[in-house]
Amino acid sequence: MYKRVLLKLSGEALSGEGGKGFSEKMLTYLVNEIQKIHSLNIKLGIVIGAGNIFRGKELKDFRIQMADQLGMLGTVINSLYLKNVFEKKGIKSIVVSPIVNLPSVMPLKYDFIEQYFEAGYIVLFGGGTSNPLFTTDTAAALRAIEMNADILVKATKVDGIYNKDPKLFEDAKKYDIITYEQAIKEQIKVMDTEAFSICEKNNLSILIINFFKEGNLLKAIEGENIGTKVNY
Ligand SMILES: Nc1ncnc2c1ncn2[C@@H]1O[C@H](COP(=O)(O)OP(=O)(O)O)[C@@H](O)[C@H]1O
Ligand SMILES: O=c1ccn([C@@H]2O[C@H](COP(=O)(O)OP(=O)(O)O)[C@@H](O)[C@H]2O)c(=O)[nH]1
Repeated sequence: MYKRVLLKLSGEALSGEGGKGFSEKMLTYLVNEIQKIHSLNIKLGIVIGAGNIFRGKELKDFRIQMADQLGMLGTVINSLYLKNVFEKKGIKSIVVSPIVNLPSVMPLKYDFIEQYFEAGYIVLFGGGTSNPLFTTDTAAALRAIEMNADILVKATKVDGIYNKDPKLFEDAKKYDIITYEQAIKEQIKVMDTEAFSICEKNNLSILIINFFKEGNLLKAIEGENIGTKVNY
């Protein structure tokens, strides 16, 4: 079983696949899935995207660096939203972000993060990498290394990595395991090359799993190979 986990969730985990905003049904589902792993006493960090609010590249009339700042703020909104949802269910969490100064947002300080974990908090890392032109996949890779995670779990809307996009090609074939070298060479689009590269350099594996299948997150943390594992 993995003991220190960085979980990357798409903003769509809050809205439902392809949706915008926040869905009560999805939030209930999400909290139930998190509760299952939180009860295992693992150290859990979460990076959440903002696809349910803004993705920079969706704002066509904006300069990309402006649009991306809205996206990054969206990840802080989602982190705070999630903190509130967790709180109502008795799950302790703390929002950490280098990009905003708000009463409920802590600055990113490595020493404090360890203390939050020791005190049983889930750490919600908001604000992405704090730079435009990146995505939350890359932020997840950075935070995973920084928190010394033993796995990065990307919980998304496909059940792993295929030889081509399974949403576009019916005959796509799934990999159970793939190396970073192969994923980068084949230009696999399920995750940014930057994220793959950071994890490869720092000897951290990634698990790609389908978030929308009940029980998957728990199975992944328990070490079951239900998606695709990207190995260094
Ligand atoms: N080779 C591939 N294997 C799996 N998924 C792929 C592949 N190429 C493209 N995709 C697409 O990547 C998408 C997941 O990535 P992304 O949209 O960045 O997810 P998220 O919003 O969860 O970060 C899926 O919708 C899938 O259609
Ligand atoms: O380091 C980062 C992380 C995110 N973003 C912006 O925030 C948006 C939301 O993140 P992402 O697209 O990764 O969200 P997801 O698809 O996972 O919901 C991105 O599209 C970017 O516009 C950014 O500029 N820098």
